[in-house]
Amino acid sequence: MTAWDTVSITLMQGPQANHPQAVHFGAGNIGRGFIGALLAESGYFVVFADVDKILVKELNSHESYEVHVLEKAERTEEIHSFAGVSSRADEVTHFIASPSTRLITTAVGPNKLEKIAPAIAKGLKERRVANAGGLNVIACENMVGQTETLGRYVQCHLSQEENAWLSDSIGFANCSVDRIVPAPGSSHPENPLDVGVEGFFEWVVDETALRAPIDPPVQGMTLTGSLQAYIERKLFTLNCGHAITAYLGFIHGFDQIDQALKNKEILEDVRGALRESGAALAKKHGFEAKEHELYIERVLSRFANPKLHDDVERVGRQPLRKLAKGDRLLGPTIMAREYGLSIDHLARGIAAAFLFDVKDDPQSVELMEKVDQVGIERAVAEYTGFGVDSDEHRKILSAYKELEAMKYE
Ligand SMILES: NC(=O)c1ccc[n+]([C@@H]2O[C@H](COP(=O)([O-])OP(=O)(O)OC[C@H]3O[C@@H](n4cnc5c(N)ncnc54)[C@H](O)[C@@H]3O)[C@@H](O)[C@H]2O)c1
Ligand SMILES: O=P(O)(O)OC[C@@H](O)[C@@H](O)[C@H](O)[C@H](O)CO
Repeated sequence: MTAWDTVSITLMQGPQANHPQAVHFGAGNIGRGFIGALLAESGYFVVFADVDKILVKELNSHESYEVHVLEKAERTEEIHSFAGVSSRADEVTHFIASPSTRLITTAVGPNKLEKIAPAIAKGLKERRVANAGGLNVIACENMVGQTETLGRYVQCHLSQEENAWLSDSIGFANCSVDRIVPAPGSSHPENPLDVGVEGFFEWVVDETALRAPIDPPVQGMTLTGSLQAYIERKLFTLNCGHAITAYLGFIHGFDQIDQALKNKEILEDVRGALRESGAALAKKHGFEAKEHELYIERVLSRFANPKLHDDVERVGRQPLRKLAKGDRLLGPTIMAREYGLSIDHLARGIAAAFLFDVKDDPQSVELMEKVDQVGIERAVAEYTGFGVDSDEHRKILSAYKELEAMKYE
């Protein structure tokens, strides 16, 4: 018998038959510290599916883990009712096919959605044959349209007939997911599953895409018919400001986000970028100016939480993903340009991303190599799509030169 067999037997003895169950892909920071925790607290048995074998073993050898809420008045929540399973092995498809499973959620990273699609498709095929009923899939990744993207990957593995059933019975609902969950580091030696989180959380789901009731309801999940405004407000404010803090913080030699934000120049750049992005968001979604200003200040105070110890390298990770067209940097910049608004601080944030030189981040290595090979002018044009003669390109380049000089001072 292999270690994986042991895991599957433990799982078979886990939840009672018909106990509501959720299969969650990705038992990392947000998986354990937010989505899995909320599901378990709402009465679901949570099957965490992960590629990390050691993590899966830990999930099956602990009956509970702690979520430490890192605010002035700290508190701890104890999470029960979960197990771990390999996301690759056939056993995850068995759980997807089970009539007890009512939700599939993910928090694996946007670039891993394609990888988990075959297992989800196989599980859904089995579910259809078993006549186990409909369910909803909600991908909790920082990306606009993440669940629809996953849905398209899943469709590629199904026949025409299976896809017809899929569109009637399986909801692929986009969402906005917000809670800062730093990497745990070495602060929880007694149980490696323990995780530290900020108090704030928001999980907003597109109810128009659901194909089955969310039953039991998930405490803290908001259903909306106008998700686009929520997701763009979150990605183009919180994640935009977070990324710019990380990239400018890196240049100034800070390791952690709260430390970086204590630097007045960085704070003013980040606040400036968020006001530029906010002006564009207000034009597009009609946000009220004073209310949005409060949202920005709330976001900045969340970054400044000294108890989070959130690493600049985590927040800046995968800079090429963050430099993609619809993402947190170019998304608000292009939107601001469409309305003829200023982008000086956003351009500085984009420029700073081109100086994020982290050896164990493959996307950072690729970016640095590109700049070395073709020069910064062409690299900026290629990644941003702004032509070398454009005003946007000029602004990014001039900020880059200034920041580069600062980095090597
Ligand atoms: N941490 C946060 O503050 C936060 C907040 C909101 C949203 N998010 C989003 O949540 C997602 C996960 O972020 P995180 O911080 O939890 O990252 P993480 O690295 O802590 O967790 C990712 C987990 O996914 C697992 N994984 C990777 N590939 C997999 C695969 N093919 N199948 C199954 N599991 C796989 C990893 O082993 C890991 O356990 C990202 O899209 C991120 O943008 C994070
Ligand atoms: O997870 P990423 O890499 O998309 O972005 C890094 C952080 O900005 C992000 O994880 C935030 O902490 C999170 O989005 C807060 O809700």
